[in-house]
Amino acid sequence: MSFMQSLRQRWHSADTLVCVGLDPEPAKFPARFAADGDAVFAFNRDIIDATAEYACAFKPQIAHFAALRAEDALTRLIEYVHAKHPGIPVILDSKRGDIGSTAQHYVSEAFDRYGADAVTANPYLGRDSVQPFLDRADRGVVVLCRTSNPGAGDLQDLLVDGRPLYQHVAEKVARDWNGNGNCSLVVGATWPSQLREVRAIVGDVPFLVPGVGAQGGDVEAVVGNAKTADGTGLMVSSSRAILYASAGEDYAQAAAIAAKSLRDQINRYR
Ligand SMILES: O=c1ccn([C@@H]2O[C@H](COP(=O)(O)O)[C@@H](O)[C@H]2O)c(=O)[nH]1
Repeated sequence: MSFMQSLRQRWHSADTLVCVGLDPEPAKFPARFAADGDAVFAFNRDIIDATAEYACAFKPQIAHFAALRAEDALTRLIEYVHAKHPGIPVILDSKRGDIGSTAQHYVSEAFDRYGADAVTANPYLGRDSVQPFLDRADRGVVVLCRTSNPGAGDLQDLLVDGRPLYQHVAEKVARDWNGNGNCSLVVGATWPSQLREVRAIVGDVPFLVPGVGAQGGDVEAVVGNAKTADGTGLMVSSSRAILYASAGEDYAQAAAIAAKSLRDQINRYR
C-alpha cells in the first residue's frame, strides 16, 4: 500500500489526525533510562506502543537521532512500527534538498536505508532536486511550504509576482509536482490564516502541521482553517508535548493521555 493509501486508511479506521513526533532528548528521559545503553530505542518504542492507537503517523526527526549517533535506533524504530503497528506510516523528517544526483542518495537514505514511508523535502533548489523523491510513487513527499518557526516569513513571505513565495510553492506542488499523487505540504499550526490560504490553493493535498503543543499553535484554528471537506487532510504533529508529558515512571501513560487528548480536541472541530 502506498503512503497516501495508508494515511487515508488510517485517518478513517483509527479516526485520528494526530502525528506523533519522535524527537529523542535523553536529558528529558525518565531516570530509569539513565543506565540503558539502548535508551533511545527503548524510550521511543515505549512511546510508540503507548500512542499508536491515537496516531495516523509517526514522525521521527533525523537530527535528533544523528546527533546522538543513534541512526541504528532510528532504523530499528521504523522497522518496529512496521512490524508491531502495521498500517501506521512513518514520515522521516529530514528536510532534504540538493542537486538531483545527490538528491538520489537522500531518496535512498530515507526509503531504502531507513524504510520510511514518507520524507520531508526542501523545495528551495527547485523541481529537479525534488524529482527523485517524486518518482517514488509509493512513498510520500512532504514539501516545506510555510514552516512553523518565528522566522518562517523572512523568505517564505517574500513577494514574487505580487504573491508570497509560500503560495507559489503550494501552487507548484499541487499543480505540477503531484503527478503521482504522493505530495503533501508542511504548513505550521502557528499560522492560521496561511493555513486557510494554502488550503484554498491546493484542494485536498494533505498537510503535515507541526506547531501545536510546545510551539503553542491553536488546534481549533488549525482544524477550522485547514481540514478538507471530508474532515480529514491533516497530520497534526506534536513531539515534545507528547514525548515528555511526564518525566516520571508514568511517562508512557502520560504520553498516551496527551496523544488521546490531542486527538479528541482535533475531532471536536472536524
Ligand atoms: O515547520 C516545521 C517543520 C518541522 N518541524 C518539526 O516538527 C517537530 C515539532 O516539535 P514540537 O516538540 O511539537 O514543537 C520538530 O521535530 C521540528 O523539527 C517544525 O516544528 N516546524
